[in-house]
Amino acid sequence: MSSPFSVSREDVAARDAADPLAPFRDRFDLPSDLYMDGNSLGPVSDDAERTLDRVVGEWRDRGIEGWTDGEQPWWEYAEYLGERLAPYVGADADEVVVANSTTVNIHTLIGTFLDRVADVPARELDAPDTVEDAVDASGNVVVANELDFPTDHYAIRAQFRQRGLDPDEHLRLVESRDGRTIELADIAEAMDDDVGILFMPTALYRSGQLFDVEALTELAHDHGALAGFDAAHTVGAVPHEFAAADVDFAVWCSYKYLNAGPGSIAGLYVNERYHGLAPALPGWWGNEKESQFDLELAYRPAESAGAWQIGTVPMLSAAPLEGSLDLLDEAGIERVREKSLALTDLLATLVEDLADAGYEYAVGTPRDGARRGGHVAVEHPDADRVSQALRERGVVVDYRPPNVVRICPAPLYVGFENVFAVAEQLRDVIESGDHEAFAASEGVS
Ligand SMILES: Cc1ncc(COP(=O)(O)O)c(C=O)c1O
Ligand SMILES: Nc1c(O)cccc1C(=O)C[C@H](N)C(=O)O
Repeated sequence: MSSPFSVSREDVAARDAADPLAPFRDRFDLPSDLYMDGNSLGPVSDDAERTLDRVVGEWRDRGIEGWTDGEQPWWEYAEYLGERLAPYVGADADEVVVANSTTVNIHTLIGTFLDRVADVPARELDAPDTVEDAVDASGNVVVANELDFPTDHYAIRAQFRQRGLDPDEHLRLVESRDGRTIELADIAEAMDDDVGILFMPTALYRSGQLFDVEALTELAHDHGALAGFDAAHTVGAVPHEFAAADVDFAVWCSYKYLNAGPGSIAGLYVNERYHGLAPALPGWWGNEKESQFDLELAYRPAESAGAWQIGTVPMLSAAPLEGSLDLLDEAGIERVREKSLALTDLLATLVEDLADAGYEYAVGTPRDGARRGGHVAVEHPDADRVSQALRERGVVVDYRPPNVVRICPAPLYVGFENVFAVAEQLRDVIESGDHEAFAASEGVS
């Protein structure tokens, strides 16, 4: 069979040989040689295991003393990890903290800002704001988009309901023209004077379209609205400059490109001008550190992003992130992004070669690198069964309904030859008809 590909295996092998990030692959334990999960769950690294083991050891040897005497005292571990994450989102250390899950962080941040921008009865806050007139925006509408990951909408809708606002009226969804992407012009169209918050992903979970955070923030501000982002699909893969772009708030998870493990602690960013606002979901872990253990019934939120923490930092789901960040610091986010673009470009090219050769594959991700996150949506009419057949062959991918095989060549542990091998498998599954033996999938992937 002649090769349908415009690139040869020798070409890609040469690229691996010249790749400065190639050695990082050995720092990971990969469940499969072709671990291309896209990206729902990054794999474990030696570094993440090391810091997790260290904390478990501190728990064993020191017990409760770990709160103050841990190598990184657990007491301030969420702030410490916030400081470590700050360069990845382009923010000051006190604008970032790890806390909760992404969904919970959407609840508390959307709730906090809705209280200030929407026309709702003044809420009796458990603590007075210590910053006045910080929120220069108003409006009863949140603009999001119809291709969002659903949890974002569940949380926003619930926050509307809790304020007596009908979510069907107040959550405005920008529609997609092609089912894959969202156009800036259509977002601009939705930005009437009634919008208080524009809440967008930095990259769409299905197609991988990357948004221009700076342009969206400017758009929101020009319309008297705040700009918030769900950066779950980009932190650790794409560099961000949230403070320079004047983003108001953002959330993200650490189990995708940050490789901190299933359900690992999430991150949040709150622009420093809002430090001193009382959060919508208060808890004692968001109290200012100095008085937290006075255990007074009066709640005093920290004057930092730390205020949006709720309960005790979950040390065992935070500790792997420290090691992951050690590894990522070493690799360098600029090099990670550069290689990611090269890998996703190669994958898209090979998929287009297959399409040219008559296979029913299509690339559902923007080809312009500036509009592409870290994964590629490979579309196929039988994507569900093709994904299952790929997994059976050891190629770990995600299926995302209705027609996407989501493939993530993550630069820290995937090489150019790996991408070539995946493209060959995409071809071979169809050639063999292996996918036809599978039924429609059920459950998580
Ligand atoms: C954009 C986005 N936000 C949030 C989540 C999930 O949030 P949580 O970590 O709270 O389950 C996901 C996927 O897991 C996602 O893709
Ligand atoms: N986040 C996930 C999880 O905790 C378990 C299983 C799957 C997932 C996901 O990847 C959902 C997701 N955010 C997505 O991008 O499709």
